[in-house]
Amino acid sequence: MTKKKIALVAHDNKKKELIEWSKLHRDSMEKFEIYATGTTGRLLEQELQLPIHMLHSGPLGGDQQIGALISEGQIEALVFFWDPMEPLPHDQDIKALLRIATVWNIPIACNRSTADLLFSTPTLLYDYERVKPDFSAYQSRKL
Ligand SMILES: O=C(CO)COP(=O)(O)O
Repeated sequence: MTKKKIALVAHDNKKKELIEWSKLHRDSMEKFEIYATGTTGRLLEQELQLPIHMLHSGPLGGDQQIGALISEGQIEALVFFWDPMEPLPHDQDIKALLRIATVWNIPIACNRSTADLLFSTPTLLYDYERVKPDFSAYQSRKL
């Protein structure tokens, strides 16, 4: 069975929290193919001892790479512990990632309690079939 793909991302002030959370959910983690932005991915690989597809670091385009994978239908869920207390140089990319994940209707967990809910049932792993968004009205708009 091919593994579903998930993306994990955390800003610097949130990395410790993501690592702690992912260690608690390591059993679930290993059932997925994991994608992560550069620094998050390196830390996760060290701590979980699981293979991680590492993309660029966020400020160098990693958020956009994940956004592209989401728009290609490749990513099943996004766990993104973003930092609500500090502006970052790539704020536009962060917003774009959250936007594209919303557009494509994938589950997005931006804090620990939502991430816990997302991983507390086997639904995401086995029988979860998300509704594919209907873009027909957008695609047929008159210009
Ligand atoms: O900045 C990020 C997401 O916006 C995360 O990037 P890193 O995982 O490389 O720190």
